[in-house]
Amino acid sequence: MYDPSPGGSRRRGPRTLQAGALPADAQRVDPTSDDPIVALRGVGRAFGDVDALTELDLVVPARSITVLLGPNGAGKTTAVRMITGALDPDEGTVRVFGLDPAEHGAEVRRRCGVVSAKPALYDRLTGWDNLAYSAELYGLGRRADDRIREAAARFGIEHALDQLVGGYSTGMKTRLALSRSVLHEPDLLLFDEPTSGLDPESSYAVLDLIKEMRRDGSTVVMCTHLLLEAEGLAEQVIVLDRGTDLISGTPEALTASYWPGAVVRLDAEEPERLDALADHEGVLAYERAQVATVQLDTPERIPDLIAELVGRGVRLTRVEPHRPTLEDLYFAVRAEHRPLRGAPPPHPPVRSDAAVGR
Ligand SMILES: Nc1ncnc2c1ncn2[C@@H]1O[C@H](COP(=O)(O)OP(=O)(O)OP(=O)(O)O)[C@@H](O)[C@H]1O
Repeated sequence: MYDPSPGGSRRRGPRTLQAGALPADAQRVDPTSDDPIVALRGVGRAFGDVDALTELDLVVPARSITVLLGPNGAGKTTAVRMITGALDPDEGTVRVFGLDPAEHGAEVRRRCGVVSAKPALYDRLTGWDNLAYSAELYGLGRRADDRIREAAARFGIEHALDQLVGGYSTGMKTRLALSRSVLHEPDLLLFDEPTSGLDPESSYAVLDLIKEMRRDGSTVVMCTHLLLEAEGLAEQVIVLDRGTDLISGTPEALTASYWPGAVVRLDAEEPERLDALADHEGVLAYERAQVATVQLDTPERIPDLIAELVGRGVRLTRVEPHRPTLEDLYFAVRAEHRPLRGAPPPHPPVRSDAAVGR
C-alpha cells in the first residue's frame, strides 16, 4: 500500500491506490518475460541540500530477490519510494514494469506490495478492517474476504484480526503489514526491513515466505541491515552508499571478484609459525588475527601448503576452507570506498580485474 510519510515529495499531486487502467500506449513488461522489472538509470534526488540519491543505477531482474544493503542514510528507502512513484526523480529515469511511475503511479502501485520500515496502519481499526480497507482500494470485490483470511493465515495473525491494531505488538503490526502487502497478489514486493521487530521464529518465517513468493514467480526487493538475513536469500546484492550504487551483482560473482582463488583459515599450536605462509608461492594475501586467513590464487595449492606446514613440524589445529560471506563482502566494499571506524577488519581482499558493478 502506498505509505505517505512526512516530508516526502508529492510534486505531482496525491497518489491513490485505485486500480489504474493501463493506458493503451503504455509499455508493459510481461512478468513472465526476462525484461527487468525495475530499471533506475542515473537517478538523482535531493531533499533541500541533502543529496539522497546521486547517479543511482539499479536494475532488478524478473523473478529474483534483490537485497539493498548500505549504512543508515545510504538512500535505500528513497530508492524504494522512487520505485513506487511516491517520489519523483530530479534526474534520470525510473521504469517499473516498463512504466514511468510518475505517469502511471496507480498502475505501478497496484502491482506492487510494499512493507515500509514504519508501516502506516490504522490503530483505531481492527486488523480485519485494516485489511478490508486495503482490499477495497485494490478492488478485490468478492474475493476480499478469502484473500484477507489467506494473507493473515500466511503471516500467523488470523487469531488477532478482530482486535484493534493499537493493541498489537510491534511484531504483530509487521505481520499485518506483510499480510496487507500480499493481499492483491502483486508481481513486485518491496520490503524495507521486513523483519524489524520480529522475534527469531517470525523472522525466519518471513524469510521463508519471501523465498516461497519468489518460487511462485514474484520479484522481491528487500532492504536490510541484517547481513546474516540477506545471506542465502539474496540472488542479487546492491550496496549503496551516499545515494549511489557502489557494487551490484550476484553474491557469488561479487565474492569471487573480491576474493579470487581460495580462502583458507588455519590455526596451529604455535600460530606465529604460520606467518611463514605470507611469502609462500601462490599466496595472494595473508592475515593473522584469532586465526590465520590465507588467500591463495587457486584451491589446488591447499594440499601443498598443508603438506609443507606439516613437513616443517607445524602442528595444525584447524584447517578450514572459508567461503567469504556477505558480511565479508559488505565490509570489504565499505573499506574500499569509505573506511569505517568500529568495523571488523575485512579479510585481506585481493580484487580480481573482473568488472562487477562499479
Ligand atoms: N523526506 C525527506 N526529507 C528530507 N530528507 C530526507 C527525506 N527522506 C530521506 N532523506 C534524506 O535522504 C538520505 C537517504 O535517506 P534514506 O532514508 O533513503 O536512507 P536509508 O538507506 O533508507 O537509511 P536507513 O538505513 O537509516 O533507513 C538521508 O540523508 C535522509 O536524511
